[in-house]
Amino acid sequence: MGAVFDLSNYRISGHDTFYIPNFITCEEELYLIRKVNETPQHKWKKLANRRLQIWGGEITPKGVLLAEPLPAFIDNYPDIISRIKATGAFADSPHGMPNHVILNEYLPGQGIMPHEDGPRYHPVVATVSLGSHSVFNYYQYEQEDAITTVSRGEGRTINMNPTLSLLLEPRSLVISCGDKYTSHLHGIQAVQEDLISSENPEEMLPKIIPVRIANLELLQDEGIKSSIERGEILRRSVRYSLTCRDHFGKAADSRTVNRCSCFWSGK
Ligand SMILES: O=C(O)CCC(=O)C(=O)O
Ligand SMILES: [Fe+2]
Repeated sequence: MGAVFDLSNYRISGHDTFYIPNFITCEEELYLIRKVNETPQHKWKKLANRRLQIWGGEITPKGVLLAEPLPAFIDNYPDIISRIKATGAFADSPHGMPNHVILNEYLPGQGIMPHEDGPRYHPVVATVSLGSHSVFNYYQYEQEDAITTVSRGEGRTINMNPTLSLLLEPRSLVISCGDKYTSHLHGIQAVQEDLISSENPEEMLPKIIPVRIANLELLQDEGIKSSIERGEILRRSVRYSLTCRDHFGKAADSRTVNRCSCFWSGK
Protein backbone atom coordinates (compact mmCIF):
# COMPACT_ATOMS: atom_id res chain seq x y z
CA MET A 1 0.00 0.00 0.00
CA GLY A 2 1.44 3.40 -0.99
CA ALA A 3 2.04 6.28 1.43
CA VAL A 4 -1.00 8.22 0.24
CA PHE A 5 -4.09 6.05 0.23
CA ASP A 6 -7.19 7.30 -1.57
CA LEU A 7 -10.13 5.37 -0.19
CA SER A 8 -12.50 6.92 -2.72
CA ASN A 9 -11.05 4.58 -5.39
CA TYR A 10 -12.53 1.65 -3.49
CA ARG A 11 -15.99 2.92 -2.62
CA ILE A 12 -19.03 0.82 -3.49
CA SER A 13 -20.95 3.48 -5.35
CA GLY A 14 -23.81 4.94 -3.31
CA HIS A 15 -22.92 3.00 -0.15
CA ASP A 16 -20.93 3.57 3.07
CA THR A 17 -18.78 0.58 2.15
CA PHE A 18 -15.29 0.22 0.68
CA TYR A 19 -13.73 -2.89 -0.86
CA ILE A 20 -9.93 -3.08 -1.17
CA PRO A 21 -8.60 -6.19 -2.94
CA ASN A 22 -5.09 -7.50 -2.15
CA PHE A 23 -4.81 -5.49 1.06
CA ILE A 24 -2.22 -8.04 2.16
CA THR A 25 0.14 -10.24 0.08
CA CYS A 26 -0.05 -14.05 -0.35
CA GLU A 27 3.04 -14.43 1.89
CA GLU A 28 1.42 -12.33 4.63
CA GLU A 29 -1.80 -14.32 4.31
CA LEU A 30 0.04 -17.66 4.70
CA TYR A 31 2.01 -16.30 7.66
CA LEU A 32 -1.16 -15.10 9.40
CA ILE A 33 -2.97 -18.41 8.82
CA ARG A 34 0.08 -20.23 10.27
CA LYS A 35 0.07 -17.96 13.35
CA VAL A 36 -3.68 -18.46 13.87
CA ASN A 37 -3.26 -22.23 13.66
CA GLU A 38 -0.39 -22.13 16.15
CA THR A 39 -2.58 -20.44 18.78
CA PRO A 40 -3.15 -22.67 21.83
CA GLN A 41 -6.52 -24.46 21.81
CA HIS A 42 -7.73 -22.68 24.97
CA LYS A 43 -7.64 -19.30 23.18
CA TRP A 44 -10.46 -20.42 20.87
CA LYS A 45 -14.05 -19.69 21.89
CA LYS A 46 -16.42 -22.29 20.46
CA LEU A 47 -19.82 -21.03 19.29
CA ALA A 48 -22.65 -23.14 17.86
CA ASN A 49 -21.59 -22.53 14.27
CA ARG A 50 -17.99 -21.22 14.31
CA ARG A 51 -14.90 -20.63 16.46
CA LEU A 52 -13.38 -17.26 17.32
CA GLN A 53 -10.51 -15.59 19.12
CA ILE A 54 -10.58 -12.15 20.75
CA TRP A 55 -7.46 -10.00 20.51
CA GLY A 56 -6.95 -6.67 22.29
CA GLY A 57 -8.72 -7.69 25.48
CA GLU A 58 -11.97 -9.18 26.75
CA ILE A 59 -15.09 -7.02 27.02
CA THR A 60 -16.94 -7.34 30.34
CA PRO A 61 -20.74 -7.88 30.39
CA LYS A 62 -21.01 -4.15 31.21
CA GLY A 63 -19.14 -3.31 28.01
CA VAL A 64 -15.79 -2.31 29.56
CA LEU A 65 -12.68 -3.30 27.59
CA LEU A 66 -9.97 -4.99 29.70
CA ALA A 67 -7.36 -3.82 27.22
CA GLU A 68 -4.38 -6.00 26.24
CA PRO A 69 -1.76 -5.49 23.53
CA LEU A 70 -2.63 -6.88 20.09
CA PRO A 71 -0.52 -9.83 18.89
CA ALA A 72 2.66 -8.85 17.00
CA PHE A 73 1.45 -10.72 13.92
CA ILE A 74 -1.18 -8.08 13.20
CA ASP A 75 0.46 -5.05 14.77
CA ASN A 76 4.07 -5.48 13.61
CA TYR A 77 4.47 -8.04 10.84
CA PRO A 78 2.25 -7.74 8.90
CA ASP A 79 1.44 -4.19 10.07
CA ILE A 80 -2.28 -4.61 9.50
CA ILE A 81 -3.30 -2.03 12.12
CA SER A 82 -1.13 0.79 10.76
CA ARG A 83 -2.19 -0.06 7.20
CA ILE A 84 -5.84 0.23 8.24
CA LYS A 85 -4.98 3.52 9.99
CA ALA A 86 -3.43 4.77 6.73
CA THR A 87 -6.75 4.30 4.90
CA GLY A 88 -8.14 7.18 7.01
CA ALA A 89 -11.20 5.14 7.96
CA PHE A 90 -10.51 5.54 11.70
CA ALA A 91 -9.47 9.22 11.53
CA ASP A 92 -12.38 10.25 13.81
CA SER A 93 -12.24 7.27 16.18
CA PRO A 94 -11.12 7.63 19.84
CA HIS A 95 -7.73 5.94 19.30
CA GLY A 96 -7.40 6.85 15.59
CA MET A 97 -6.99 3.16 14.72
CA PRO A 98 -8.48 -0.22 15.64
CA ASN A 99 -7.62 -1.46 19.16
CA HIS A 100 -9.72 -4.63 19.13
CA VAL A 101 -9.86 -7.58 16.72
CA ILE A 102 -12.17 -10.58 16.59
CA LEU A 103 -10.82 -13.45 14.54
CA ASN A 104 -13.58 -15.70 13.17
CA GLU A 105 -13.03 -19.13 11.63
CA TYR A 106 -15.61 -20.47 9.17
CA LEU A 107 -15.53 -24.02 7.83
CA PRO A 108 -17.36 -24.54 4.50
CA GLY A 109 -21.07 -24.47 5.34
CA GLN A 110 -20.63 -22.15 8.35
CA GLY A 111 -21.76 -18.52 8.43
CA ILE A 112 -22.90 -15.75 10.74
CA MET A 113 -26.51 -14.66 11.27
CA PRO A 114 -27.48 -11.07 10.42
CA HIS A 115 -26.46 -8.86 13.35
CA GLU A 116 -25.20 -5.40 14.32
CA ASP A 117 -21.79 -4.87 15.90
CA GLY A 118 -23.31 -2.47 18.40
CA PRO A 119 -22.49 0.75 20.28
CA ARG A 120 -19.40 -0.47 22.19
CA TYR A 121 -17.31 0.41 19.18
CA HIS A 122 -16.71 3.51 17.11
CA PRO A 123 -19.07 2.89 14.15
CA VAL A 124 -16.48 1.67 11.62
CA VAL A 125 -15.40 -1.95 11.06
CA ALA A 126 -12.55 -3.08 8.80
CA THR A 127 -12.38 -6.79 7.97
CA VAL A 128 -9.47 -8.71 6.41
CA SER A 129 -10.33 -12.07 4.80
CA LEU A 130 -7.88 -14.98 4.77
CA GLY A 131 -7.98 -18.41 3.10
CA SER A 132 -11.27 -18.43 1.20
CA HIS A 133 -13.74 -16.15 -0.50
CA SER A 134 -17.13 -15.50 1.07
CA VAL A 135 -20.28 -13.56 0.24
CA PHE A 136 -20.99 -10.78 2.73
CA ASN A 137 -24.54 -9.43 2.93
CA TYR A 138 -26.05 -6.26 4.39
CA TYR A 139 -29.67 -6.36 5.59
CA GLN A 140 -32.25 -3.93 6.90
CA TYR A 141 -35.03 -4.21 9.44
CA GLU A 142 -38.57 -4.41 8.10
CA GLN A 143 -40.27 -1.02 8.16
CA GLU A 144 -42.70 -1.00 11.06
CA ASP A 145 -44.97 1.82 12.12
CA ALA A 146 -44.51 3.29 15.60
CA ILE A 147 -47.56 1.53 17.12
CA THR A 148 -46.38 -1.91 15.98
CA THR A 149 -42.87 -1.21 17.25
CA VAL A 150 -44.09 -0.21 20.70
CA SER A 151 -46.36 -3.23 21.02
CA ARG A 152 -43.54 -5.55 19.87
CA GLY A 153 -41.07 -4.11 22.35
CA GLU A 154 -37.37 -4.55 21.47
CA GLY A 155 -37.83 -7.29 18.85
CA ARG A 156 -37.54 -6.16 15.23
CA THR A 157 -38.09 -8.22 12.12
CA ILE A 158 -35.21 -8.48 9.68
CA ASN A 159 -35.85 -8.39 5.94
CA MET A 160 -33.82 -11.41 4.86
CA ASN A 161 -33.39 -10.16 1.28
CA PRO A 162 -29.96 -8.49 1.39
CA THR A 163 -29.86 -4.83 0.37
CA LEU A 164 -26.24 -5.26 -0.79
CA SER A 165 -23.93 -8.24 -1.32
CA LEU A 166 -20.15 -8.21 -1.75
CA LEU A 167 -17.81 -11.02 -2.73
CA LEU A 168 -14.91 -10.93 -0.27
CA GLU A 169 -11.75 -12.32 -1.87
CA PRO A 170 -8.95 -13.78 0.26
CA ARG A 171 -6.48 -11.00 1.24
CA SER A 172 -9.12 -8.26 0.78
CA LEU A 173 -10.24 -5.57 3.23
CA VAL A 174 -13.86 -4.45 3.50
CA ILE A 175 -14.75 -1.32 5.48
CA SER A 176 -18.32 -0.61 6.67
CA CYS A 177 -19.24 2.75 8.23
CA GLY A 178 -22.08 5.30 8.34
CA ASP A 179 -25.53 3.80 7.96
CA LYS A 180 -24.03 0.42 7.05
CA TYR A 181 -22.80 0.31 10.66
CA THR A 182 -25.53 2.19 12.49
CA SER A 183 -28.77 1.05 10.81
CA HIS A 184 -28.00 -2.06 8.75
CA LEU A 185 -27.24 -5.60 9.82
CA HIS A 186 -24.63 -7.82 8.20
CA GLY A 187 -24.17 -11.56 7.88
CA ILE A 188 -22.87 -14.50 5.86
CA GLN A 189 -25.08 -17.37 4.72
CA ALA A 190 -24.09 -20.80 6.00
CA VAL A 191 -23.50 -22.42 2.60
CA GLN A 192 -20.67 -24.43 1.04
CA GLU A 193 -20.75 -22.84 -2.40
CA ASP A 194 -21.70 -19.60 -4.14
CA LEU A 195 -22.85 -18.84 -7.67
CA ILE A 196 -22.12 -15.25 -8.61
CA SER A 197 -24.02 -13.46 -11.35
CA SER A 198 -21.67 -12.40 -14.16
CA GLU A 199 -22.24 -10.02 -17.06
CA ASN A 200 -23.85 -12.93 -19.01
CA PRO A 201 -26.64 -14.21 -16.74
CA GLU A 202 -28.39 -16.15 -19.55
CA GLU A 203 -25.44 -18.59 -19.58
CA MET A 204 -25.89 -19.49 -15.92
CA LEU A 205 -26.59 -22.99 -14.68
CA PRO A 206 -30.16 -23.11 -13.38
CA LYS A 207 -29.21 -25.17 -10.25
CA ILE A 208 -28.86 -22.29 -7.75
CA ILE A 209 -29.90 -18.68 -8.08
CA PRO A 210 -26.88 -16.51 -8.84
CA VAL A 211 -26.06 -13.73 -6.37
CA ARG A 212 -25.64 -10.18 -7.68
CA ILE A 213 -22.60 -8.60 -6.08
CA ALA A 214 -21.84 -4.87 -6.03
CA ASN A 215 -18.03 -5.23 -6.30
CA LEU A 216 -17.71 -7.33 -9.49
CA GLU A 217 -15.60 -4.60 -11.12
CA LEU A 218 -13.19 -4.40 -8.15
CA LEU A 219 -12.31 -8.13 -8.02
CA GLN A 220 -8.63 -9.01 -8.59
CA ASP A 221 -8.25 -12.76 -8.02
CA GLU A 222 -7.81 -14.25 -11.51
CA GLY A 223 -9.14 -17.69 -10.47
CA ILE A 224 -12.29 -16.22 -8.93
CA LYS A 225 -12.84 -13.81 -11.84
CA SER A 226 -12.56 -16.50 -14.51
CA SER A 227 -14.85 -18.88 -12.59
CA ILE A 228 -17.48 -16.13 -12.35
CA GLU A 229 -17.15 -15.35 -16.07
CA ARG A 230 -17.60 -19.04 -16.94
CA GLY A 231 -20.66 -19.30 -14.67
CA GLU A 232 -18.92 -21.79 -12.38
CA ILE A 233 -19.81 -22.38 -8.75
CA LEU A 234 -17.23 -21.10 -6.22
CA ARG A 235 -16.59 -23.64 -3.46
CA ARG A 236 -15.78 -22.20 -0.06
CA SER A 237 -12.79 -23.49 1.90
CA VAL A 238 -11.75 -22.53 5.45
CA ARG A 239 -11.95 -18.74 5.87
CA TYR A 240 -10.59 -16.57 8.65
CA SER A 241 -11.80 -13.01 9.11
CA LEU A 242 -10.04 -10.37 11.18
CA THR A 243 -12.71 -7.86 12.20
CA CYS A 244 -10.88 -4.73 13.37
CA ARG A 245 -12.67 -2.05 15.39
CA ASP A 246 -11.96 0.74 17.87
CA HIS A 247 -13.57 0.02 21.25
CA PHE A 248 -14.42 3.09 23.31
CA GLY A 249 -12.70 1.47 26.32
CA LYS A 250 -15.28 2.13 28.96
CA ALA A 251 -18.96 1.19 28.80
CA ALA A 252 -20.48 2.89 25.78
CA ASP A 253 -22.72 5.90 26.24
CA SER A 254 -25.74 5.30 24.01
CA ARG A 255 -25.42 8.89 22.77
CA THR A 256 -21.87 8.30 21.53
CA VAL A 257 -22.81 6.55 18.31
CA ASN A 258 -25.25 9.25 17.33
CA ARG A 259 -22.62 11.93 17.91
CA CYS A 260 -20.06 10.21 15.67
CA SER A 261 -20.24 11.17 12.04
CA CYS A 262 -18.89 8.79 9.39
CA PHE A 263 -15.33 9.81 8.43
CA TRP A 264 -16.65 9.68 4.91
CA SER A 265 -19.65 12.04 5.34
CA GLY A 266 -19.44 15.20 3.31
CA LYS A 267 -16.16 14.25 1.65
O1 LIG B 1 -16.49 -12.81 9.05
C1 LIG B 1 -16.90 -11.70 8.70
O2 LIG B 1 -16.53 -11.17 7.64
C2 LIG B 1 -17.90 -10.96 9.55
C3 LIG B 1 -17.74 -11.20 11.02
C4 LIG B 1 -18.59 -10.29 11.85
O3 LIG B 1 -19.53 -9.73 11.38
C5 LIG B 1 -18.29 -10.10 13.27
O4 LIG B 1 -17.34 -10.71 13.80
O5 LIG B 1 -18.99 -9.28 13.90
FE1 LIG C 1 -20.31 -8.24 12.72
